[in-house]
Amino acid sequence: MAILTHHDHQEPMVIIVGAGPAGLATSACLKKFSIPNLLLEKEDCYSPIWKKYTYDRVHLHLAKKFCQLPHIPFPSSSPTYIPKKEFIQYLDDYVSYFNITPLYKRTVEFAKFDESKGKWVVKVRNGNSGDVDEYFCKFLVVATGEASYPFIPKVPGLESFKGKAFHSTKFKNGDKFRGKNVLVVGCGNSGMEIALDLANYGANTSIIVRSPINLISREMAYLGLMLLKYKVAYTVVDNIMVMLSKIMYGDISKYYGVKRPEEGPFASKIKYGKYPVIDVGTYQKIKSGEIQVLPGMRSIRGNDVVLENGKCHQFDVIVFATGFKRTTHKWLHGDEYLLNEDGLPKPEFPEHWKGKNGLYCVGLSRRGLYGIAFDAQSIAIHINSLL
Ligand SMILES: Cc1cc2nc3c(=O)[nH]c(=O)nc-3n(C[C@H](O)[C@H](O)[C@H](O)COP(=O)(O)OP(=O)(O)OC[C@H]3O[C@@H](n4cnc5c(N)ncnc54)[C@H](O)[C@@H]3O)c2cc1C
Ligand SMILES: NC(=O)C1=CN([C@@H]2O[C@H](COP(=O)(O)OP(=O)(O)OC[C@H]3O[C@@H](n4cnc5c(N)ncnc54)[C@H](OP(=O)(O)O)[C@@H]3O)[C@@H](O)[C@H]2O)C=CC1
Ligand SMILES: O=C(O)C(=O)Cc1c[nH]c2ccccc12
Repeated sequence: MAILTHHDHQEPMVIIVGAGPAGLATSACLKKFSIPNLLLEKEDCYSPIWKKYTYDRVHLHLAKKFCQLPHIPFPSSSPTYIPKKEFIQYLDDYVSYFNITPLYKRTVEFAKFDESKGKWVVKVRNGNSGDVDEYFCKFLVVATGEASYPFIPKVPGLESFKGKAFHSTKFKNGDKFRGKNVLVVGCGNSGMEIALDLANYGANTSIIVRSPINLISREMAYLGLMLLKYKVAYTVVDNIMVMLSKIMYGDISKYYGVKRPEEGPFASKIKYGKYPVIDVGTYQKIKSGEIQVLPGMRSIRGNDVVLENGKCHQFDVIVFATGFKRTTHKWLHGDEYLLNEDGLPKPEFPEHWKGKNGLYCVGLSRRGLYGIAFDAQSIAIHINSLL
């Protein structure tokens, strides 16, 4: 049963919801100004996405200089594209350097600005006791991530599937799937790389590609981000990206069954929130036929998966690399300015991080870790200017 309890620590200056890289960076930036803040995390560790919910072979797909959190660079000895283990080590070092101590198993279930008090009321489920604790704060920072709630589409007949079906956050590596018929649904960065891993481990791998994709390499992403950094317009950058992509990958519709979208990689990201796919080897395996590309999925019956083209294939395993949703609208009330129904900022970059009544968001502008560093610093500077 929900019981309201009261503790001494219940009125920090700032509450940060979520202890992923965004929450950690914001806490560090506030600490630099000696502004007291409290981090609330629903899981039992910080940055669970990196510690618990990504596959083994993942590397940061952007070069390390675009992935640094504020105040602490990556060691010069580390590789340009940081492997998961090293990124976790970096986060561990970051947390101990700034002495960041989130409260774990704390799910924020309600937040609303109380006009009469001039403060935010935040209700938090304590996963240890089951109690709901009430907190008050002057400033509230939403750092719950673009990718915190795994999304699996409602496919007719999914419940009848005889094999194993799970979300990409549960995939570690292809070891268990050697010789199995595995279907990867979704061709974002997760789906593409999981398909590659499965093929490397000798699974009979298929991937569903249902809409146009912007395919780029790590080097192209690097070039693109450098040009953007030096204020080249993204339309120009996109033209360069598309030209290079055509040279490098040719007519992708031959292999992927889909065309390039009308927009280039950065326009797609801005307009539809769709990240470009950074190829790390999947393209070659698709080209060679080791990975089979299939169209959208219509329904499932037993082990049979029926596709949009009417054809039917049998699978032992389905990995849903179908992305994530946000659920901020379920707990954040009375905000009509900052976040939309999908939990993403309404104001355009670079105004996207600042709401009304002391509300902020960090890491929701579809700019990866680079965006997180920008938002966290902007928020800390702004809060400091108000004190
Ligand atoms: C596989 C993968 C690879 C990536 N690679 C890169 C890369 O190379 N470069 C790059 O720039 N970006 C990359 N990203 C983007 C990714 O967004 C960042 O790496 C980063 O994890 C985002 O940090 P975040 O803190 O915004 O979100 P998250 O890491 O998702 O953290 C949000 C936190 O909020 C918590 N939370 C959510 N709701 C509540 C609630 N109601 N109450 C309390 N806590 C809550 C969650 O449990 C979570 O810990 C990658 C993402 C993935 C999934
Ligand atoms: N190495 C790295 O650094 C990596 C980075 N990432 C990042 O993590 C974030 C999340 O990526 P990811 O997990 O790939 O999620 P995304 O949201 O990027 O991709 C989801 C994919 O699933 C497809 N999809 C959704 N529903 C269906 C359906 N019903 N049928 C068929 N396909 C469907 C989408 O296609 P459609 O467009 O048609 O809806 C899309 O291709 C991104 O920021 C990404 O860049 C992820 C993995 C690795
Ligand atoms: O800084 C930007 O505008 C970015 O888009 C950064 C970024 C995060 N994830 C990506 C994946 C592909 C290309 C760019 C990015």
